[in-house]
Amino acid sequence: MSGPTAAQGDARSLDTVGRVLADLPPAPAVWCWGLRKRYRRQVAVDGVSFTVGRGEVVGLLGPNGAGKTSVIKILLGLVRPDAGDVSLLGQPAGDPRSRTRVGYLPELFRYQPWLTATEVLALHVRLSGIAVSTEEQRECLATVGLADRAGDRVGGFSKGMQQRLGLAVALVARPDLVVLDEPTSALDPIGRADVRDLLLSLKDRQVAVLLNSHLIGEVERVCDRVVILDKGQVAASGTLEELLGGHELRMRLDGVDAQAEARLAATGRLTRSGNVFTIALPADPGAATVPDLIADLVDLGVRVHAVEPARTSLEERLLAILRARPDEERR
Ligand SMILES: Nc1ncnc2c1ncn2[C@@H]1O[C@H](COP(=O)(O)OP(=O)(O)OP(=O)(O)O)[C@@H](O)[C@H]1O
Repeated sequence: MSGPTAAQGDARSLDTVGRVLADLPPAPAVWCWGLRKRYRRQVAVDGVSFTVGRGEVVGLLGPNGAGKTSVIKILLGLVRPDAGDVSLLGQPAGDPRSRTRVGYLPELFRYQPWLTATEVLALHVRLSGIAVSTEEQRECLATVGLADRAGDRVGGFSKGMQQRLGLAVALVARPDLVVLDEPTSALDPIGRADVRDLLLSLKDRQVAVLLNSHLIGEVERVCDRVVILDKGQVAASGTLEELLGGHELRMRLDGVDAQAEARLAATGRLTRSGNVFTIALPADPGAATVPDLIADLVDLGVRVHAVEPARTSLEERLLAILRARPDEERR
């Protein structure tokens, strides 16, 4: 019996390569490495590298002028970096194949004032080249709270309403990655809460999000991971758990004698301020740790007035990271 011909062998190996590639996890939504950008004498981005996984929500934080918008513009192919590489959804930045799958809300948004909200959205659907039914477009306007103003000209919109329209533009073509540069800067508290819900629904649908926001509480509530930029560099990055550390337990107690204090200290690192005792809980405290502790304290005659979970806020951590950076690391 004769073996496979060379052509059959080649076809089989191509088949195997195809299967191996199909089994590989998809490329990250954002991958960037060694990004640098200088505007005349001003270094805006100084060696920035990070990734956003598929379906991951990543917050980009940092003080004014840290380089957040510059990084976003480089990622989207709107600014040419002096050095570094970018790939979006597995394609080089600026490649039309990835652009159609990316939604973007710029920091400074302005839409054609003579068009209605419906017309602006339809225009962006046409530009995206993705088929989105009129019904879906209408739903998208409703999602951002503009159902009642769909037929009104954008020229008469408030800033917050224009920002809502910008969100609709970013979301309408069913993107796999959404980049939002300060999406709530013009929104009232209800609008901010709406955006928070919107981000959570994107997360449920496995849409990756890169979110630049000064509203740290917002970032803390919705983001899986955070990248902190300072003076054009990544000052810190990680999951909230990694950046904020473990959980703490704060208790207001009376009648704590030496024995009770030893019991408290046996649970985790103990600090005391008057009658407020704070314990840094171990990384993975068992479900019984806190109830057992309280039961033992009561047995020891301690009066327990309050027990509440506590954790360093992202805002406190961000300030600590930025203040701890030595000047030589800052350009
Ligand atoms: N087109 C430009 N020409 C000159 N300098 C620029 C330009 N764009 C940004 N810069 C400078 O680059 C640095 C980073 O700016 P960038 O807008 O990226 O910061 P940011 O972190 O987004 O700030 P903010 O939080 O205030 O929006 C700043 O010093 C800024 O002045």
